Formats: sequence, structure tokens, C-alpha cells
Amino acid sequence: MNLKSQYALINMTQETFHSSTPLHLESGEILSEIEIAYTTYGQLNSDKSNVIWVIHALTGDSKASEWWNGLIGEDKFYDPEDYFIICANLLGSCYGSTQPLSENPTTREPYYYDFPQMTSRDLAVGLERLRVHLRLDQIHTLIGGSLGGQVGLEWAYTLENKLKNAIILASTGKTTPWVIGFNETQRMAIESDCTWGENTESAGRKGLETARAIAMLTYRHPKDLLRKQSDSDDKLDNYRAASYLRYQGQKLSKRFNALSYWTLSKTMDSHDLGRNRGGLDAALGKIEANVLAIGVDSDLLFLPEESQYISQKVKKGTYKEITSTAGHDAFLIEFEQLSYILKSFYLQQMH
Ligand SMILES: CC(=O)SCCNC(=O)CCNC(=O)[C@H](O)C(C)(C)COP(=O)(O)OP(=O)(O)OC[C@H]1O[C@@H](n2cnc3c(N)ncnc32)[C@H](O)[C@@H]1OP(=O)(O)O
Ligand SMILES: N[C@@H](CCO)C(=O)O
Repeated sequence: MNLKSQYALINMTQETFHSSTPLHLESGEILSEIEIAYTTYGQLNSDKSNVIWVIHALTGDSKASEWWNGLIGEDKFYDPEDYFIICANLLGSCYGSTQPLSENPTTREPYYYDFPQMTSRDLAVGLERLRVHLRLDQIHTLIGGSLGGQVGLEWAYTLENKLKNAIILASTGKTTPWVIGFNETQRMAIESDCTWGENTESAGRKGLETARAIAMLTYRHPKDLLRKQSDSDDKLDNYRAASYLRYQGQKLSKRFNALSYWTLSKTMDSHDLGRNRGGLDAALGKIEANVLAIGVDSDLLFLPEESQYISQKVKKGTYKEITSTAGHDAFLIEFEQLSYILKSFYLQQMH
């Protein structure tokens, strides 16, 4: 119980890191300079041993205390009173970091469709550059779900013993054809928008709405929609499930853009921790950190077995499972179970 005033302000900063050192990407392309927007909560302790690095998912931003409000914040599991919590907007995303709508230094115009393809490994390199810049010699825990878990695994591999704990939720060591297939249907929806290909910020917006509607069906579960979106028996049209998906599409298209969505969906597709490292098992076996892989029993996108596999192949792995009818997005919803799982994991590390 935090006995201080309920209005005690949390130390929070929002900064943008600029690096003019060219970033050489896995594809062989180069980003001549990068910007990474990041948010921090709380203070570093004297030996910098309290760093919690949060990595957001596909449409996330750096304000982790908002979209993960049940886990991060005053009196929550990751309390800024105890930890220095940092979350950076991933490269390619449209919340302050270098993305397709950023100015291409060569042309002085936005990159638009010339923005290079980036992999989860490239995104991890961007985070590493920010870590070095901030002089955070060690990370207590990195934690990320979905795309954030993919980038987290890549970063855990290169951090070696600079990372103590890697918590990977609803994710995978190598993206399956199933996920690639769903991402391709979403890109097809964006491509079918007649504005796609135009050099404008709103290019593909309607297509993005459809893409998000498709995506929402992969983030949830039939039982979730049955519970929340069922209609009375006399209905012949205008079903709640239909308006829910249309709404979610419109809601995303108001806060995100199709170029970033396209870019990050390709990042998800190309994720393979074992690429050029002797394969997935060999790469997982090289991760030094304690790894907690958390699956969701109803996840139809990143199957729980994929999280289980991660825990079995790393040196120091633990698998836990969230029980939920919410599907993949349960990692954003089931905070009570998550807090319990995290507490038991950290207690286990103390023995
Ligand atoms: C890890 C990451 O990086 S995630 C970060 C990026 N994502 C975000 O920031 C958003 C994160 N939040 C979410 O994805 C969701 O809100 C969750 C998963 C946290 C919670 O989902 P739920 O509580 O189940 O809400 P749900 O997805 O059902 O949507 C509820 C919304 O749909 C609306 N809605 C529900 N049913 C219907 C319907 N039949 N017709 C129209 N609208 C509907 C509700 O009014 C509500 O609207 P609001 O969001 O404007 O308040
Ligand atoms: N629904 C979340 C998680 C997707 O994996 C998002 O929109 O980013």
C-alpha cells in the first residue's frame, strides 16, 4: 500500500533520442540517421540495477503506463517507486520514432514507400543503441508481448549477461506461416485501398480499417465474441460483431497509419531468432538471461506451444500460461494473472 499522497506524481519523462550514426539493416539497406521516442517512469537506483525495459507490440507506443496500466504504475506490479521503467517507440512505428512518414535525409521528403524493410533484429539494434546512449549497463528485466516479445528475444540474445530476466509474452522465436498468412491478408486489404501508393499521410487509411478488423479476429477468440457480441435471436442483419469490427478498424485508423502498419507487419513476418545463427534451437540456447515465456491458452495467433518451446530451449527457461477467453490480447487484459505469474517468477529467482 503506497501511503504517500494518492496524488504523488510519478517521475515521468518523454524524450527523443537522435543518432546520426547510420543503421545498417539486415536487408543490407541503411537508415542514415534514426530517432527513437521513449518514455521513462521512476528513478534509477544507485547501482542502476532496477531497469525494467518494456517493449510494445504492433500498434503500441512508448506510454506503457497507459496501455499496460494494470501492470505499470503506482501500486502496480512494476511501480515507479521501485523501478526505473523505460519504453521506447519501436523503429517503423508512428509514435515519435523514425518511420515511413519521417523525413528521408537524402530527399528531404518523407520516406513513404522507400522506407526500408526492417527485421525484429534491426529493431533490437535500435533499442541497444538507446541503451548505450543512456548508459544503462545492465537491465533487470525486459518484457514484451507479441511483436514486443519477438524484439525482446532478439535483444536478449545480444545483451548476453547484461540482461537478468527476459519476459516474453504471447510470442515466438520464429514467425509461423499462420501469422505470415494473416499479415498478408491485412496487407492485401491495405493494397485494395485506391489511395495506397499515394505520397500522403492518409494513404491506405480505409484499407487499414479492414486490416485491423481482420487482425482483431486473430487477437480475440470465438468465446470472447460470443460473450461480448451476441445478438438477440430476432436479428436478421446489423449484427454487433459486425459493428464491433468496423469500429475497431475506424478507431485504429484514427491513431495509426497504413505505412507504419505495413512496415511492422513485414517485421513480424521476417522474425527468426535463429537466422544466420545455426537455427532457432541454437540461438535460444545461447540466451544467458532467465527467460519467462508466458502463453495464452486461447491464443489463436501465437500458439501457447510456441511460448512453451521457447522455455524448453533456452538455458534457464520457465513457462507459465494465462487462462482466458480473450485470446491473444489477454496479455493486455489479464493483469491479475500476469501479476501473480510475475511475482512467482521473481520469487523463484531468489532461491
Ligand atoms: C502491447 C501493446 O503494444 S498494445 C498497445 C497498442 N494497443 C493499444 O494501445 C490499445 C490496447 N488496448 C486494447 O487493445 C484493448 O482496449 C484491450 C485489449 C486492452 C481491451 O479490450 P476490451 O476491453 O476487450 O475492449 P474491446 O476490445 O472489446 O473494445 C471495446 C471498445 O469497442 C466498443 N464496442 C464494443 N462492442 C461494440 C459494438 N458491438 N459495436 C461498436 N463498438 C463496440 C466499445 O464501446 C469500446 O469502445 P472504446 O474503446 O472507444 O471505449
Ligand atoms: N492488440 C495489440 C497487440 C497485437 O499483438 C496491438 O494492437 O498492438
